[in-house]
Amino acid sequence: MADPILKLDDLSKNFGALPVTRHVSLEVMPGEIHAVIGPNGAGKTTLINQISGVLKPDRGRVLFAGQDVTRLGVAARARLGLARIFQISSVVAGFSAQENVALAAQAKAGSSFRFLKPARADRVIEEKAAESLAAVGLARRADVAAALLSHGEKRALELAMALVQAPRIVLLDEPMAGTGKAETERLTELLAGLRGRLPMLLIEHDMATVFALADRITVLVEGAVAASGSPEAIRNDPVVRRAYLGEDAHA
Ligand SMILES: Nc1ncnc2c1ncn2[C@@H]1O[C@H](COP(=O)(O)OP(=O)(O)OP(=O)(O)O)[C@@H](O)[C@H]1O
Repeated sequence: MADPILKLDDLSKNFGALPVTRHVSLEVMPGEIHAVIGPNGAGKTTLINQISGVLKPDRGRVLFAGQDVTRLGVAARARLGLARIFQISSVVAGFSAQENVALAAQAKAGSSFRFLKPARADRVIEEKAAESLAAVGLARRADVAAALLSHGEKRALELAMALVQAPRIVLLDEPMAGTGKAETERLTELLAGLRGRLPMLLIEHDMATVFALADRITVLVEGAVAASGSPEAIRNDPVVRRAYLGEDAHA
């Protein structure tokens, strides 16, 4: 069996006397979409902050592609290919969609194009940006200023900005927050189209999205893993239904 791309090993974190992450262990396999769900205050954001490097755990380890990254900061983890999107937008409103993606490509490329002539390097970046925009269905909106894109299109743009940097995993922090029904469906389809190619760790309150996308679901309750398994197993888990989905849940 393949090695996990991301592995959390006995992660624990307290805020003062309050334990917010309790001995959390989970794995994301290559190509897998792994959703983490749980009621408000369950510790999902705190967990994702420890994965991206914003917060350091009190104990336990974060392993990324086999490497212990527990002590690395956000930038170092991002350089290794750990991308986090949707919580903090890095879109420049006055730039076109294409320019935003080109900027992201350039940031990632850094000095790696230094052997190319500048004009050639620019062309490579423009090509990569156009490919990423096409991958999220924004090819025809390439020249539109980001400020003029719809909310859903902005989300797609942020995804394109992540994709152009060729991440090895994407952490999706409530991608559907603030999006309408039609946009949620379109974004869900977009993410489903990446299934198998790009592993994702998804935190999301919208259960329709979670059950449409996830290969595996981990349920956090009061900072601890209450259950983990296939969507089918989670849907039918009596403990989960009581603690989180609600007995009458039809998700
Ligand atoms: N910086 C902080 N200092 C102290 N307590 C915090 C801090 N951040 C979060 N908490 C507490 O930690 C617990 C977990 O919060 P967290 O935001 O991780 O939960 P969540 O599952 O993401 O919630 P939601 O679904 O509402 O976004 C909550 O009780 C919250 O009040």
